[in-house]
Amino acid sequence: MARYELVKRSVALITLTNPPVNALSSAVRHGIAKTMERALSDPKVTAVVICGENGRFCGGADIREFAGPLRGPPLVPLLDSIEAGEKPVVAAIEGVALGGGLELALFCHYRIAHFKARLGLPEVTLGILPAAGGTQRLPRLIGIPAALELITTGRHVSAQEALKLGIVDQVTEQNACEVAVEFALRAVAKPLSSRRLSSLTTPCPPNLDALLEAVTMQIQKKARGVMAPLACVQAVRAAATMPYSQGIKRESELMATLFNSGQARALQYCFFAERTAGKWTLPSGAQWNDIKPREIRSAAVIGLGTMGRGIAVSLARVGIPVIAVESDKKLLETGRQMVIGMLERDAKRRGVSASHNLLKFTLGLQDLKDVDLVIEAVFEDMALKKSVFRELSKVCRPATLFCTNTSGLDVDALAGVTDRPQLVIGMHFFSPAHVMKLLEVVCGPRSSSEIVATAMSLGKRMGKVSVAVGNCPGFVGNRMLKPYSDQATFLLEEGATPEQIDKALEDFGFAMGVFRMSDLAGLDVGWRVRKESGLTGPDVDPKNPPRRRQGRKYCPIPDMVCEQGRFGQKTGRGWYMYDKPGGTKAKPDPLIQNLIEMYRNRYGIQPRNITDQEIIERCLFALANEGFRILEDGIAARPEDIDVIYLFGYGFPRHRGGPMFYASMVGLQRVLERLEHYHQAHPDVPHLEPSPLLKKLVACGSPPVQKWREHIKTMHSHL
Ligand SMILES: CC(C)(COP(=O)(O)OP(=O)(O)OC[C@H]1O[C@@H](n2cnc3c(N)ncnc32)[C@H](O)[C@@H]1OP(=O)(O)O)[C@@H](O)C(=O)NCCC(=O)NCCSC(=O)/C=C/CCCCCCCCCCCCC(=O)O
Repeated sequence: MARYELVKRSVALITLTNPPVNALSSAVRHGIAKTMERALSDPKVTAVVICGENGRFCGGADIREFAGPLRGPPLVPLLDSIEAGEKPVVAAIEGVALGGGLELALFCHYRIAHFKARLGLPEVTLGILPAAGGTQRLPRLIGIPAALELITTGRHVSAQEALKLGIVDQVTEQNACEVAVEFALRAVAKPLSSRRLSSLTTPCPPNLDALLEAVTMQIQKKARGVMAPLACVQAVRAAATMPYSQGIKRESELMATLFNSGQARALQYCFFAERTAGKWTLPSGAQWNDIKPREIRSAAVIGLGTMGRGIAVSLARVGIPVIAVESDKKLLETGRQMVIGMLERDAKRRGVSASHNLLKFTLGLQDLKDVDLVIEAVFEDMALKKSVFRELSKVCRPATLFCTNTSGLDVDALAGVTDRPQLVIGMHFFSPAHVMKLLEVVCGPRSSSEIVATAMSLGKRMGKVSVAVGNCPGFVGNRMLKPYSDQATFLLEEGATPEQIDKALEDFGFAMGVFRMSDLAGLDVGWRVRKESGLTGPDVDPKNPPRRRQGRKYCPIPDMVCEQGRFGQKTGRGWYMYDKPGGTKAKPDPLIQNLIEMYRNRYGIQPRNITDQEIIERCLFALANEGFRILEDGIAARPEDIDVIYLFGYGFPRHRGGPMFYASMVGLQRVLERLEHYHQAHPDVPHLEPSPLLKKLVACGSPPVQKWREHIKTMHSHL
C-alpha cells in the first residue's frame, strides 16, 4: 500500500498505492509508517519524496472506513514523525491532494504541485473537520482569513491558486515526482526548523473576533442547522489563540462531536449515493460498465422556452453544436437573444470565451435531418409533443436519438408515435436547466441500453448528476412531490398558515418551504395539470362531495388561489405577496389568511393548533412513503437514487441525507407507527397508508438503507 524505492542513490521515494484515489486506508497508513521508518533510519537516505500512484497524490482518509470501528495507526502521530525527522520530506502532488491527503502534504517540509493538481480540505462537506492537523497547520501557513474560507467551505483550489496562497512551494508542468526528487536533493543541507508548521505562530489579523463572528453569521444564514462548518470556525479560532499542541487537542475534541453525528453519516451517505446513482442496470441485465454510449457530436433543442434555453446553453458550453428550433419568428428571436445572453454571462463567470459559433437558430425541423440527438422541450402537452415526434420521425436520419424533456408525461406513449421507439428516452432537466445539477433519465420499456448509456453519459458531460428512472406519471421526483404538497395544503385546512409550514420545513433545512417554492415555480402549472386530470374546473363531476375527488380527500384551496390570478412570484401574488411581479421577497398576505378562514367557515372546519413536529412528520413521511412505493414499483432501482433526486432537484437538505435516508435515521418502525397514526386520522388520504415495502422492511428488523435493495430485488423492475 506504500511502495519504497531508492532513487538518485540517496532519495527515498514513497509511493501511495491504493487505487483509485490512494485513500489513506488502514493499510496505507501502515505502509507510510513502515516506509518512513525505513527512510529515516537508512543512512544512505538523505531526503524523502512522497507521491501517489497513477498521477493522484491522495484523496484523503478512506471514507468507507468511517462506518466501522477505527483500526490501524492513527494519522496524527504518524504524520508527526514525518515532520519531526531530520531529513527533508517533499510532497509531490499530482492529481489531487484532498482532506487527509493535503494534511499529509502539510506535514511534509516542502510541497511541489503539478499545474493540473487540485488541493483542498473538503471534510466539512462530509460533516467532519480536517482532524489530522489541518485546522491548526493551514492557518499557520496561509493566515486565518484564507484558511478559514477553505476549511469552512471545503473549496478545492488549483495549483496556481495554491501557489499564490502559499500552500505549495512550486508548481511544475513536468513530472511532479521527478521535480520533487531534484528539489529534495537541493534541500538536504538546508535547516528544517522554519519548515515545520507546528513550530510557527499563526499570523493573526487584528480583527479576529469580528472576522470569526462574520463568518459564523454567514454560515448560520446559508447552512441553517449544519454543525460542521461552525465546528471548523471554532477549530480555526483555536489555531489563532492556542499553542499548537492545545490546538490539536481542541481539533480532536471537535472532531469527536462531529464524527458520530447523524449529520456526518448523512453527508457521507450522500457522497457515496451520488456515485452509486451513475451505476444503472436495466431489467435485461445491461449495465453502466458494459454498454458503450454513442458519441454525440451535434444536437438539437426544440422549443426555446425557459427549459429549452437552459438545455441549449448546457449543451453548447460543453462544446456540442446545437440547432435550436422555435415555431415562429418572434419566439425564435426572443429565444436567440436570451440564449446568447445566458451563454455570455455563463462564459464570463467561468472566465472563458462564449461559444456562440456552436449555436444555430431555425424555424424548420428539416434542418435537424443530420443531428445525432434531439431534445424536445415544447409546451407540456401530449398532443403537441406527439406531433413533434411524428414530424421528427419523417425528417431525421434513422439513427438520430430522440429525447423528451417532459416532466411527467408518458415517455412510452411518445416513443410509440415514432419510427424508432427503442431510440426514445426522457431527459427530464430541472429549471433553470443550465444551473440545476439534476437530470432524470427516464427509461421507457422500449428504450435500448445504448440510448440509456448515451443519455447518462451526455448528462455527465453536461456536468449533471444523472439518475436513471422508470416511466410512470411524474417519474420519481414529481410523483413524490404530490403527497408532500398535498399534506401541506391539508395542514392549511386544519389550522396552519403557509408561513408556519414553510418555517418548519426551512428550520428542517430546506432552502425554501413548499409554499415559497410553489410561488417560485408558478402556481398555474399545477393548476393546469389538476384541470387536465379532472380534479378541478368545469369537468369535475358535480356529484362529487365537497373536498373529495376520485374517491379521496381533495383540498381546493390551491385552485381558489389560482382563480384569483395569483400565480406566484411572476404575478407578484401567490401564497405570499411580493413588492412587484417578479419580486422575490415573500411577505405574508392577509388576503390569503382571509381566504383560508372563509374556506374553513364554509365547511365548518374548526382550526386547531398544529405543531412543527406534525408538519415535518406529515409532509416528510408521506414523501418517503411514496418513495417506498416507487421502489416497490421498480421505478427507482435503489433508495440512493431517490435521495440523489431529492438532494439535487428539490433542495432536500444534504445533512439529512435525502428522504429515504432520513426515514432510516428516524427509524423505520417510528415512521411506520406515525404513518399508521395519521392514516387512522385521515383514512381518505391513501398516501398516508404505510406502503407494503415499509412494512416488510420493519418486519425484517429495519435494515440500513444500503441493504434495502436485497428486499426489493424480487419486485418488478422497470429499470
Ligand atoms: C476528486 C476525487 C478524489 C476523484 O473524483 P473522480 O475522479 O470523479 O472519481 P470518483 O468517482 O469521485 O471516485 C472514484 C472512486 O473512489 C472512491 N473514493 C473517492 N475518494 C474516496 C475516499 N476519500 N475514500 C474512499 N473512497 C473514495 C469513490 O467512492 C469512487 O468509488 P466507486 O467507483 O464509487 O466505488 C473525488 O472522489 C473526491 O472528491 N473524493 C473525496 C475527497 C474527500 O472528501 N476527501 C476527504 C476525506 S475525509 C478526510 O480526509 C479526513 C481526514 C481527517 C483525519 C481523519 C481521522 C479519522 C479519525 C477520527 C476519529 C474521530 C474521533 C472518534 C470519536 C469516537 O468514536 O470516540
